[in-house]
Amino acid sequence: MKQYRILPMAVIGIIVLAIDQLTKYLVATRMELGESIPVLGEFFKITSHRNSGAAWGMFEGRMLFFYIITVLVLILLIYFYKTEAKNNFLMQLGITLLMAGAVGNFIDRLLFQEVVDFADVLLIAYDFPIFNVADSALTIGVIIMLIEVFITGRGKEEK
Ligand SMILES: CCC[C@@H]1OC(=O)[C@@H](C)C[C@H](C)CCCCC(=O)CCC[C@@H](CC)/C=C\C=C(/COC)CC[C@@H](O)[C@@H](O)C[C@H](O)CNC1=O
Repeated sequence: MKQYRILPMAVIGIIVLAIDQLTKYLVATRMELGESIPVLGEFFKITSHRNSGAAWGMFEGRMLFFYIITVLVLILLIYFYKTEAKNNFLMQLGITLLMAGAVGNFIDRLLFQEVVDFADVLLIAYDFPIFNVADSALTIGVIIMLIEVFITGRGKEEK
């Protein structure tokens, strides 16, 4: 248990997934497509948006490709968790966030063949693509894994 912290990580993953699905559900049922609600003036708005592709709309509509990639990513993450994340909290957290994010967008793709996006952030000048909680979990998971490998652990086990 201590070595793999399965229960705490499962709780974190399920909470992230629940928040992702709840926010998408509320945006999809309570807002018109394209409708925008300013939260922090121009800097952060909730804009109801759909994306049938990956980041920046890449591979638009390629659902079979997304199903295959997502299943492969999930299998890889489970394998990596078992082999590399033993006694490594940061890596366990990173993998958990990546899995929660991947599953969150996978559910949308299976049910609707597109992903609900709503976080509309005006990053400096460039208008960043609209994203969702699952994307945030994926991106934070990627960042944590990079920190773990290149800064703290180099993949080593905790002392
Ligand atoms: C975040 C991964 C994208 C996510 O991948 C997923 O689902 C995974 C599980 C399955 C993909 C088929 C595999 C990744 C493809 C590679 C890729 O995409 C390069 C990623 C760069 C990324 C660093 C990690 C930067 C940032 C992105 C964005 C900002 O995120 C905060 C923009 C998000 C908006 O374009 C939004 O419309 C996207 C929409 O929600 C669907 N989301 C996906 O496809």
